[in-house]
Amino acid sequence: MLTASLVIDPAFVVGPVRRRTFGSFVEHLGRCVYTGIHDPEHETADEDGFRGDVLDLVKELGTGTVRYPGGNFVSGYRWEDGVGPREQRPARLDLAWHSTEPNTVGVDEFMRWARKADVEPMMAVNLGTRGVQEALDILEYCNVAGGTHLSDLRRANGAEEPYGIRMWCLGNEMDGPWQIGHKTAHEYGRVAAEAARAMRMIDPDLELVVCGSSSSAMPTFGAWEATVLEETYEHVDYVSAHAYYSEKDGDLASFLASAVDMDHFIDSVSATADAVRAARKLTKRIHISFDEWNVWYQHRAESRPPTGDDWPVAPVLLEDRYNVADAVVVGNLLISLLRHTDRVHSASLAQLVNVIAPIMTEPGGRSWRQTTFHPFALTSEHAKGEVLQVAVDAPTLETEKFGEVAALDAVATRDPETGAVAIFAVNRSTTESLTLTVDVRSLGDVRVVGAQTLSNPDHTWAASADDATSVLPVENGTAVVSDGVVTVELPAVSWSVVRLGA
Ligand SMILES: O=[N+]([O-])c1ccc(O[C@@H]2O[C@@H](CO)[C@H](O)[C@H]2O)cc1
Repeated sequence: MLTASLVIDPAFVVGPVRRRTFGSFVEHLGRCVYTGIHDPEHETADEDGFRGDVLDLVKELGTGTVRYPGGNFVSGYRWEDGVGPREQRPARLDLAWHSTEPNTVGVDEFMRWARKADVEPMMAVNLGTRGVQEALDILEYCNVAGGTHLSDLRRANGAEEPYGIRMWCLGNEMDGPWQIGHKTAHEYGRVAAEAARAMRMIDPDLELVVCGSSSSAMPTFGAWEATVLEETYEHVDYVSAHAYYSEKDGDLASFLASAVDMDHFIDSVSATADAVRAARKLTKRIHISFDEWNVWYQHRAESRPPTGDDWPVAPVLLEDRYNVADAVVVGNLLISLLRHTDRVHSASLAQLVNVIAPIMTEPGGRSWRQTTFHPFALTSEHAKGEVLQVAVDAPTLETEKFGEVAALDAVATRDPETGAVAIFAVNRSTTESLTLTVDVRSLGDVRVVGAQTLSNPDHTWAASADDATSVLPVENGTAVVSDGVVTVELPAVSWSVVRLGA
């Protein structure tokens, strides 16, 4: 049995809990759009062909922003193909995923869906095969009220009011050799700066995201951010970060410590941005848009796109099935994102439906929640107000990948209006349960309002269409408060939330 302790004090605030931290991602990839969010034949489909069951799950998940339309897809995308009368829209080769894109869903449909899902859209422009002009064109189509060719085209297509999309990604993963139109940091930095400068001529208040690295393991990581930010610093607000984790070679201990890597990644990108800031004698800070993060088993066969003459529409791609350990890691990655709320102002779980997703569907059939759905939904529901710094005293565990790591990771939030506190905690031990004590004396008189834990003796249990409910977060009856100290038992390989209130 391990023991660990935390101290919480409402005086030590990191920053606000941001709804944008709970963003997600809809890409034209596999079955995310077609038979995922859009399935006109489905019994719950609405007048636009959107699945009502999926919309309900998206709301339950508590998603803040949704990034669209890619991902690797956007680097070959012609947005004009996806607007106007459906029967006139061309089918195109999607080179990123070796698929056929029917263009049944485009920006207007996505915006209708986003409104129904009550999420903020975050749009990406194509800086792979395209450039400044096309970025300006889609911005004009989306955000200009009317009286110009493209804004009037939007109105003719049924959207009288401009969409007012605030956040725009300047391309996607342009550092990756797999990217269509892949560029060197200097080439990309230049085109991103010019696209940003021109886009701000239409709307100076846009929030612009420049591409950072596709992963911290990229050989150009660090140097890429430095060069790109040297070119773009004064024109952009965010640099993106992308990270995917998976259990490799049965090394569960390292996998459970994935958030150590995310912490380091965020600190490294922040340091690089601040170095450019200092060298350029600027005061503005660049924030991080962690706009792709998740567990992703990239080496599995279903992550490989089709090949040869086969260019299917909406093939099964990247349909990872997540187990309990994956969900614990997802919960821990959210703890890392919250802990960095002063720097990470936006984040997107990649992705939302079917493709490395918390929500799964059968074409025309059932939908269900993966294990990873639960820590996301509970964190989104209960993280309110401000993120608090927590002082952690925990034993360490030895991992092959990260050396010694703390057995416990945690963060706390507090709503200054209601006094409600939520403590999110992960026990990373693969074998031992952990007794956590939390010093909450500074909070005054509080009681445990609720405590939920996601764990299972078999951490490889995964949800399926037939059984998505055998393992769910359950009430953790061990949580008690006495003399200003909360005590709770956290099983091995578990994620928990403990809620305190008056
Ligand atoms: O590290 N890698 O090898 C790697 C490879 C591909 C990759 O693609 C990203 O992930 C895809 C799935 O979300 C998105 O379409 C794309 O932006 C992200 C990372």
